[in-house]
Amino acid sequence: MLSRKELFKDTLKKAAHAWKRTVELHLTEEEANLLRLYIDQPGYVDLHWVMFVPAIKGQGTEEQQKKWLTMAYKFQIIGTYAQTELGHGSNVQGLETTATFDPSTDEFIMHSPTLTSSKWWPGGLGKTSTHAVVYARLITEGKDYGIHGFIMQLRSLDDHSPLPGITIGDIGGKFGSGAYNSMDNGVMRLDHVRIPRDQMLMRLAQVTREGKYVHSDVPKQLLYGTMVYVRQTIVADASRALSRAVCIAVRYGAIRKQFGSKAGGPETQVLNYKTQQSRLFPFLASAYAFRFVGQWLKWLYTDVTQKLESKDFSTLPEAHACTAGLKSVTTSATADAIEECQKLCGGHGYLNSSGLPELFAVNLPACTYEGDNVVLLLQVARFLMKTVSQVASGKQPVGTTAYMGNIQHLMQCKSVVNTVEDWLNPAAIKEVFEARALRMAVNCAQNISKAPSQEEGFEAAVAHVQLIIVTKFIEKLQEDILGHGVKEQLQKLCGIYALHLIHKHLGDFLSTGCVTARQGSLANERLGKLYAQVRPNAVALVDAFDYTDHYLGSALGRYDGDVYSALYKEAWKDPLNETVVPDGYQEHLRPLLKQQLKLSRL
Ligand SMILES: CC/C=C\C/C=C\C/C=C\C/C=C\C/C=C\CCCC(=O)SCCNC(=O)CCNC(=O)[C@H](O)C(C)(C)COP(=O)(O)OP(=O)(O)OC[C@H]1O[C@@H](n2cnc3c(N)ncnc32)[C@H](O)[C@@H]1OP(=O)(O)O
Ligand SMILES: Cc1cc2nc3c(=O)[nH]c(=O)nc-3n(C[C@H](O)[C@H](O)[C@H](O)COP(=O)(O)OP(=O)(O)OC[C@H]3O[C@@H](n4cnc5c(N)ncnc54)[C@H](O)[C@@H]3O)c2cc1C
Repeated sequence: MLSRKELFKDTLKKAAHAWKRTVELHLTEEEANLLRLYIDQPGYVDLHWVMFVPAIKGQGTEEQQKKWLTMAYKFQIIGTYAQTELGHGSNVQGLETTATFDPSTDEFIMHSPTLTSSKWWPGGLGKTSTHAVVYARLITEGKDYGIHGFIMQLRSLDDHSPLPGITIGDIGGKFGSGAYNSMDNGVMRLDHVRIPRDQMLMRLAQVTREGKYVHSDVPKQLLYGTMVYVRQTIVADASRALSRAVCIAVRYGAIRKQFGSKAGGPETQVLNYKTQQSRLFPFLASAYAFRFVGQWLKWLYTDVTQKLESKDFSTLPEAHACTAGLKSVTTSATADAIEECQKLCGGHGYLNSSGLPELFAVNLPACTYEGDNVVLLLQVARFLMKTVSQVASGKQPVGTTAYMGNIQHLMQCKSVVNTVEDWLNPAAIKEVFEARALRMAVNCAQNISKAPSQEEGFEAAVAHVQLIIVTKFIEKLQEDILGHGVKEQLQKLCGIYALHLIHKHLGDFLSTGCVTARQGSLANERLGKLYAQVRPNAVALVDAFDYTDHYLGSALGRYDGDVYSALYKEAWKDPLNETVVPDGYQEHLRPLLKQQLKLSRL
């Protein structure tokens, strides 16, 4: 087991190799990110590519982009995104680091005024990054203009030592063995560090040579644009991580046999047990659902970014709500699913050689980084409340809230489901999800004046986001899908995804009158039939993810199914097995055993 320092050095070697190849091969950002995934290490390239570069692209002027991105693309500098502080993470407007303009020298003085203003968490800050985009309170002419981004050099490009006034280090070990422990999330304190005025990212606002603050004609929320970008990438990553865990658990479930042998015959595959299917197949369906909604979200983000280029800011609120909501719902579901997949694999799911503990450790933080999932869903709730009030005043909603325009029908409609088969009708499913989401949002809006409940808002936001995921799955199935029988399998998975949500959130659907108890039990009956129908193709549906054994990194999820030999072989690789008599026997065990043996002979 590598020590943290060895793990860090090993990852730094991999990352430096990846960066070198990125430059030599002139990889695009997309290709560099794929390389990142191949390395599959929470590593330095993430923050450089995923946040430092996008922050400069989104908040820097053309001139600043030209200057800094040229160096960043060539890895002449390595950047991170330094926003979170010891005392504030979710509340960005509460950040305390200051950037005070000094007109006498045309500089900003960057300072950490309190302990809680220490920058804390930025990936790569601790030991690797030479530069950072630092978020700080801009103060000029004695007035505090709130949070803005500044490019700062942190370390010498000659010997990597921290620059004067900068105290910098790693925040210490984190959850899990490999995972984030290979990443140097850092702490940084600034003691009146001076930077040139032109290192304030000036696309959204400027400070003139005289110190006058000038706000551009773009929404101040563009300051948050980098986070919107990363949130949409995280949805795709969640679907990837979930599909890896499901691939391992389904393949292992097909190999593992326990009980059920008749007259000495073979035992039963655990994947044939109904309890195993009802726990695992919703995750299989979710893996496909999150992949499809992730593809749509990438399109939405690209569309919004193009609109921003032509100063059309109309879809910015929708982009924020969708990226925040989908990041929250998919990462929470993925973390829960990976943990359940460990349990679905029994004891072997807890072995590092299963690949599942590492997968869990790397992806659990996604529920927190890039925005705490609860805080983000409350942002969606805020967006929904605004939309409900706009509908009430006659404004037609568009995009993912367009369904709210059908308020007359959706507030009183009854589900058309009368038979088990009716639950196969996508239109019936979509209407039930629209009615639930709308009624929960309206109930929340009506109660908000009486007693604002975060809980109600949170649940209405979940209902809205789940509607988006179900809708995008249904829309995907309206496209031409290649492969004999593939569309039919995906239709079953779409049914499983939607009906398992009805089962899980039946209280919502009943309390809002969207379904009756009988319709709810018909949904459960339909779900059980779908599990049985998917079982024969379950292994094919995970093979379709096309993961190599290397990428999957699991003795349980091997393509050839040779699980027991792989487990046995992996066990002997453990350093503890380098000697048959363990270190410590002579000092600790032998004296005890000898002493006790002697006593027993007295
Ligand atoms: C390393 C990993 C390796 C392998 C794992 C696999 C995959 C990983 C893949 C990719 C990821 C790579 C690396 C990730 C790893 C680590 C990186 C993590 C980096 C970070 O965590 S960076 C810091 C993230 N921090 C946050 O997200 C902070 C969250 N808080 C906020 O966003 C805000 O504080 C707020 C939105 C909660 C509140 O904002 P506010 O105080 O301004 O207040 P309001 O609520 O009043 O909003 C005002 C107004 O603005 C609108 N708004 C808010 N946000 C946005 C936005 N982003 N875009 C557009 N509009 C926004 C809001 O709706 C209000 O509008 P209204 O009209 O007035 O209602
Ligand atoms: C692995 C990892 C990598 C990271 N990398 C970076 C990075 O590179 N750069 C960077 O800047 N940051 C980074 N972060 C920090 C991350 O962005 C923050 O941790 C995140 O934004 C959450 O903020 P917080 O930690 O202050 O939590 P808090 O906001 O303090 O949340 C704590 C609890 O309070 C609840 N809560 C907070 N506000 C509310 C509210 N209004 N209503 C209801 N409940 C509320 C939350 O739901 C949560 O349960 C990283 C974090 C991790 C774990």
